[in-house]
Amino acid sequence: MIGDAKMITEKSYKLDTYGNLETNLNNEITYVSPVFCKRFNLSGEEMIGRQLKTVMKFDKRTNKKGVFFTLINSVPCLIKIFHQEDKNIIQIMITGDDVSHSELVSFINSMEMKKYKKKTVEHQRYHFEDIIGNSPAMQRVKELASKIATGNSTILLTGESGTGKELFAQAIHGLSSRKSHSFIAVNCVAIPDELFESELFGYEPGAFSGAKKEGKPGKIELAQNGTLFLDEISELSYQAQGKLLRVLQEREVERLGGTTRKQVDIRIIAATNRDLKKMVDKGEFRQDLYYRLYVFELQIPPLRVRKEDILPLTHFFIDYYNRHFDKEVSYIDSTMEEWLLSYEWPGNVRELKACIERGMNIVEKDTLSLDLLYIQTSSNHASSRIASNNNTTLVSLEDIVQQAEMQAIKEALEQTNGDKMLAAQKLKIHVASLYRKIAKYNLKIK
Ligand SMILES: Nc1ncnc2c1ncn2[C@@H]1O[C@H](COP(=O)(O)OP(=O)(O)OP(=O)(O)O)[C@@H](O)[C@H]1O
Repeated sequence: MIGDAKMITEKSYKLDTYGNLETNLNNEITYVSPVFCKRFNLSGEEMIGRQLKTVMKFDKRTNKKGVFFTLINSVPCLIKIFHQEDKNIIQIMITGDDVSHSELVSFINSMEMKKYKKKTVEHQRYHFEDIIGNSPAMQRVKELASKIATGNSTILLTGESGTGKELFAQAIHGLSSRKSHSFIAVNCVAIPDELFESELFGYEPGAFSGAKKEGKPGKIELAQNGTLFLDEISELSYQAQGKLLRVLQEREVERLGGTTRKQVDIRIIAATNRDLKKMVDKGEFRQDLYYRLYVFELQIPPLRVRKEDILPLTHFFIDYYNRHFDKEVSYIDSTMEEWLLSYEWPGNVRELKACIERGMNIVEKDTLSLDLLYIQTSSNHASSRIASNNNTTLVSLEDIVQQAEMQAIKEALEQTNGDKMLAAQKLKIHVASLYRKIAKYNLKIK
């Protein structure tokens, strides 16, 4: 007899020619479709509760958009994995009974090509379904974001650093009518004031010494018909804010050294982790630009107010690093789970992702535990209570190197009164590299 009724109830997926199965987030099989059992001559009853890897093994390094090549009961096939909030659905796409092995391989390659083409054309990677988290707070934001995505209005994304503002910007672009055009992201911290115009507006051949002889289009021109994402907009100088405002008002750009103005059709999505209104009140941000940007404000909540999202995000990142590091982690231990849920996450999702990455680098078995995370303990959060029991006060080498690098950059800038060219010379690095590091560490330069 085949298992209980729930197990054999057929579920309707778009492609159920070859069957499908489901697992929970620990990779235990929870459902097997009758088509699957028949196709692969396997008993559903025996499969429920088993680890997925005992039924099919696949090389996670060959991940092609969640599509893998595998053998099921000695039959070669292609499977696609859909990750959902509380389960994974494994859809059998095609089996070797129907096509030759070489056809399967060329199918995988064509999927890879499509992915490549999509990336180069759109410069856009994330969609709403990639934004993990279904807490009520996130549901509200996603709902509002998808409503306003289809319009053309300017959007201001606010929220603490690492909450996923850029993810939302990309997803909004992906849902808009501009999705087949470029998504161009500009990190405003990384653009020095003196390069603002050439970066944003572009320049004509010979516009200034050191310019490329063929000229260069600016980011605004590159975003034509698409979306221009202005990250950390609060960091633009007052002067640069004025220049940006003019483009937003006139919807025209002129390259440096050019003589003609070009109409631009772009949607602006700006993001900030600072309180722009306060900056306006203090005279640090232009009021006119603020009101241009403040058409729709989308506030991305910090992770600590949506604790329901922590475990789904954790499993999502474990799965991500399983594929990248070729690991087979399926569990987190209870001490780690307790810590994850009690920690305040000041660095939000970015911090959680880095934390999981650290553990995934060194984990050897199938369970991630707190002692693998090398958490810096402090007296004021729950980790200290839990971690101190496990003597985990180590800091990773990468953290130490980054701290030292940050300190050296701060000192060089102080000694040169903020002159980045001189500071770069002192540090013996290229000035572009200095700008990148300033942006990376989010250093505020006076
Ligand atoms: N809901 C989410 N689901 C999956 N990944 C997420 C989510 N939120 C954030 N991330 C990941 O966390 C990292 C930080 O996200 P992102 O860069 O979008 O944050 P941000 O708010 O723009 O940060 P900043 O203000 O510092 O620029 C990225 O690697 C992103 O992929």
